[in-house]
Amino acid sequence: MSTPAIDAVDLTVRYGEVLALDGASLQLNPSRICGLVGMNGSGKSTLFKAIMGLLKPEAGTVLINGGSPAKARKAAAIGYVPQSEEVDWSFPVSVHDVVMMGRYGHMGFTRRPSTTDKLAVDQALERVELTGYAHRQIGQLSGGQKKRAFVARGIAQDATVLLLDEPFAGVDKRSEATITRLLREQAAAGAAILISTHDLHALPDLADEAVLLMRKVLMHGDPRTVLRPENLALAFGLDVLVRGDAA
Ligand SMILES: Nc1ncnc2c1ncn2[C@@H]1O[C@H](COP(=O)(O)OP(=O)(O)OP(=O)(O)O)[C@@H](O)[C@H]1O
Repeated sequence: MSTPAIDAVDLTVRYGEVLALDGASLQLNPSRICGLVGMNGSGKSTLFKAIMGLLKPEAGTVLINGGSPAKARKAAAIGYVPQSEEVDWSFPVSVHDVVMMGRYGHMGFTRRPSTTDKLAVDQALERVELTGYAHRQIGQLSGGQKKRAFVARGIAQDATVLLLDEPFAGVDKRSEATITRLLREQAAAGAAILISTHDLHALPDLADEAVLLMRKVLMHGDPRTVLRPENLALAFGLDVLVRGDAA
């Protein structure tokens, strides 16, 4: 058996009185795309933060490629595409700067980009079709372009684990198709990719496996099985059967 890229075991996370994760376990192997599905407040973002080692769980362990999340972050092995609400879009950085941030872990203390760093950024911008927007301030892009810029950061970083928190929210069809194609290419090159999404219809085409989260992992398997109405009802209640999509 190969070492899982993500190996999270029995994670419990509390914010004061709020129990956000209650013994959640998730393993994901290299070259796999996994969709993370759960209602608002089910703990998806918390799980991402625990996997990245940005919050310390009350109980449980996380290994990334067999080592600690801190070690993986130091080695620039974890790429993260945050929810739009988590980003300060007024920050005075260009699209090029944002993508270059993906290379910081590969640079020395001086943070002076090498020819390799510059090439990686140019190639990533080209792959997300944002070359012509490289010098725009990041906030001056459309919703879909902003997401593509952050996906480019993960690509430039050459991360072996990519975490994307709702990358398709507020995104146009073209950006969605571009991002989906790029994620498939990154997975084919060996990356393990975990994507939280409310777009259940697109999931079977996007992901190799799916996880239903409700503070703990209720189910993990083939997306078509996990997304069966009777299983979704476990995570979302009966509403989802009527509306056909997740809130
Ligand atoms: N910093 C915080 N302080 C207190 N409670 C928090 C904090 N962050 C999250 N929570 C609570 O923890 C629970 C899980 O939140 P989390 O953001 O992980 O859910 P989510 O599944 O990502 O939700 P959404 O789909 O709305 O993004 C929620 O009840 C939320 O209100």
